[in-house]
Amino acid sequence: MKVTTKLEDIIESGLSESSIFKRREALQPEHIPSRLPHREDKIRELTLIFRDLTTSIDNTSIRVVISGHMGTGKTVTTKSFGKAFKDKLSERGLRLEYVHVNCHRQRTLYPLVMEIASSLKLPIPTRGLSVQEAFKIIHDYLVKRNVHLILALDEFDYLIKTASQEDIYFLVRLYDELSSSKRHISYIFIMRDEQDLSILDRSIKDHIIRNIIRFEPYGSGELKDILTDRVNEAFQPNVVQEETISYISEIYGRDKGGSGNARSAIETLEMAGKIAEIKNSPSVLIEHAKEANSRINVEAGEVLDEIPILELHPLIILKAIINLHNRLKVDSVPMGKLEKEYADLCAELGEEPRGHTQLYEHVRRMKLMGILETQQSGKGMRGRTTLISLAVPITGDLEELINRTMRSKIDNREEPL
Ligand SMILES: Nc1ncnc2c1ncn2[C@@H]1O[C@H](COP(=O)(O)OP(=O)(O)OP(=O)(O)O)[C@@H](O)[C@H]1O
Repeated sequence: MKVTTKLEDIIESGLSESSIFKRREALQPEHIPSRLPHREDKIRELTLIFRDLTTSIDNTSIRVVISGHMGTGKTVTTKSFGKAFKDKLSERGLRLEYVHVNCHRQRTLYPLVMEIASSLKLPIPTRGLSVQEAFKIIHDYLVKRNVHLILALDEFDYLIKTASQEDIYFLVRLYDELSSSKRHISYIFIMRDEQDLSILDRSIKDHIIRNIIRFEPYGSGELKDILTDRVNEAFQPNVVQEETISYISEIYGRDKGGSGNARSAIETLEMAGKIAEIKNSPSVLIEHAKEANSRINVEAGEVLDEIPILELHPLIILKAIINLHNRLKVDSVPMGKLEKEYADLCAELGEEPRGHTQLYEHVRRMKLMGILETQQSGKGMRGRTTLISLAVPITGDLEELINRTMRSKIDNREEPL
């Protein structure tokens, strides 16, 4: 048997059609699959909420909030609904446009309004108009053509935190501002955490939260169905072993202590396929999924490595963030709340709390170490504040490691920092 393979042969086989992937694009985040296992009920819920459009398309304005953790299918479900609902209304002779904009990309109202106009293929001058005037042009266009617009504002949390209250107010109270008798625009607000709406004034909030649809993290059985569909779309037949799919589903399944994030599960599947391809394996095996998982979680692993070297007070700060996260179900916590929780924890542990400046310094250092992330709250929030979050997902392992390290530091009574 030949021990070495000629370089040309290796390159030739790498250039030939993949024996692992059939349509790798079907694993990309922007791909819209033809089925959405375990989100059919959400599509039904959206249809019922928007049903009134079939009877009064020119005088209805519906508002829905969709909330849920990362990778729970909020974007893909809303986009699929928008497209299919438009087609169904068109069969009934009704004109609907569905526009999906990401507020993370467009942090102020002006470029956002421009993006809406360009999605509608409506040319409007890019200079010299106020947001209100530009929006009025869009609205008049819709009225004139008797078209209803469903506007999906994805990552709406970012807009709340960065745009002014006045802009948000204008957007959601549009009909009062335009003094129009016709209503041609409905909204879907997509966000990770509906608690962020509490930043807004009551009058705006009440306008938004009439309908809330919550997307729960996926369980391992649900992820298995989602991954099986993707395997059929993206991989060559019989290449991905069933155990591999089960393995990935169990890493991420909420019932198994995972995040319930379908995006991470699909990414792991794709990475496992790439590893199998590099290793020239005819199938995607559990060992490939294991390697994929450790490559993807390398960041989380690095943070876990840093915890044991932290001093006691930074650890108490981390514990305070986790407590607030668990109690308030929020990803990032304001500095003021963190200080209070930290002081309470210190009292419980019989530790003297460090002062404000030192607390900031610990946060700053942990940010440099890649353990924490900080951002400024939006202009709308009364008095700007720093919002702090962990840079990696809060898992049972991380919590336990922090608790354990904290206890051992207390037992060994380190010198105060
Ligand atoms: N029920 C499902 N069936 C098929 N694919 C799904 C399903 N749910 C999520 N996905 C896929 O998982 C990935 C993440 O989904 P999506 O982007 O919709 O999540 P999200 O909730 O909007 O996340 P984020 O808050 O991070 O934006 C996408 O590739 C999407 O196609």
